[in-house]
Amino acid sequence: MNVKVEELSFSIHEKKLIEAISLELRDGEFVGLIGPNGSGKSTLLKNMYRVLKPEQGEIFLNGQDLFRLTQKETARQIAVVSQESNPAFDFTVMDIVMMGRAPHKRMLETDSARDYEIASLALRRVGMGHAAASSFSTLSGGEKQRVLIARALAQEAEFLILDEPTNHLDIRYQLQMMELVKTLKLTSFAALHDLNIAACYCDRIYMLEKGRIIASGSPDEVLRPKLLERVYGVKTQIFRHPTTGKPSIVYLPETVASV
Ligand SMILES: Nc1ncnc2c1ncn2[C@@H]1O[C@H](COP(=O)(O)OP(=O)(O)OP(=O)(O)O)[C@@H](O)[C@H]1O
Repeated sequence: MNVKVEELSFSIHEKKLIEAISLELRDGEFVGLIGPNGSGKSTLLKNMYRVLKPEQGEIFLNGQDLFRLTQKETARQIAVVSQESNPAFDFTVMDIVMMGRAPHKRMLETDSARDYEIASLALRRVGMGHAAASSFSTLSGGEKQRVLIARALAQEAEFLILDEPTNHLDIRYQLQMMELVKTLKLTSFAALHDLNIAACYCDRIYMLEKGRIIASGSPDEVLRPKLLERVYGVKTQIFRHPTTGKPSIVYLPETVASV
């Protein structure tokens, strides 16, 4: 799916949290959204998946105006995986994944054998097929995130939004999560804090500062020491990693940087 955002702005109490954001995600691309705490990443994503209503701007999914779709139609096109969430009730893993089928159903329509088939397949795709009957709340953080990806797959949306999906995950699960999303070949837009992970997995990156996009392009183009110092206030050295061929960022402690 091709996604186009044009001049999107959102304010709360007269404070502009994002301002005139324009960006484009091409079919099947994995695009990263980076920026310091409070720069507006979640706000931008929430405007894109319609939890917040922009005061200005347009969004097109394959040329179709997002704001003309019903919420249910939107949920058939956009799936969201945010930071680890804990539902209040003790759902099974299968219950959680079946929630992804809701946008495809009419009111009071019961779950069909096909819904279960789609949900089971989604669980197997994320390597959690064995856990269908387990209680979601007993899973590890990484397993939960996999199940939430399976829910997104069961939703059969072509556009996946990830809001800091690897927070709280250890490095193995962070990498697994990124690998998994890459293999799905959906159009994906992910807010990420770890710049080395962004460098490794993203086809392109948008960088936010104070609610505005201040850089965009390939990881090579965006991840530059001068820009990182200006935006994050941290000195870095950036090398091309001999094995991955990607930029590899080393953060310099104050004591070293000032020498
Ligand atoms: N409901 C709200 N009311 C007032 N201010 C808000 C609200 N939601 C967000 N903000 C402010 O908007 C700014 C952007 O927040 P946002 O959560 O989008 O940033 P972020 O880049 O996702 O940050 P982080 O990396 O810390 O998750 C912050 O200054 C935040 O305090």
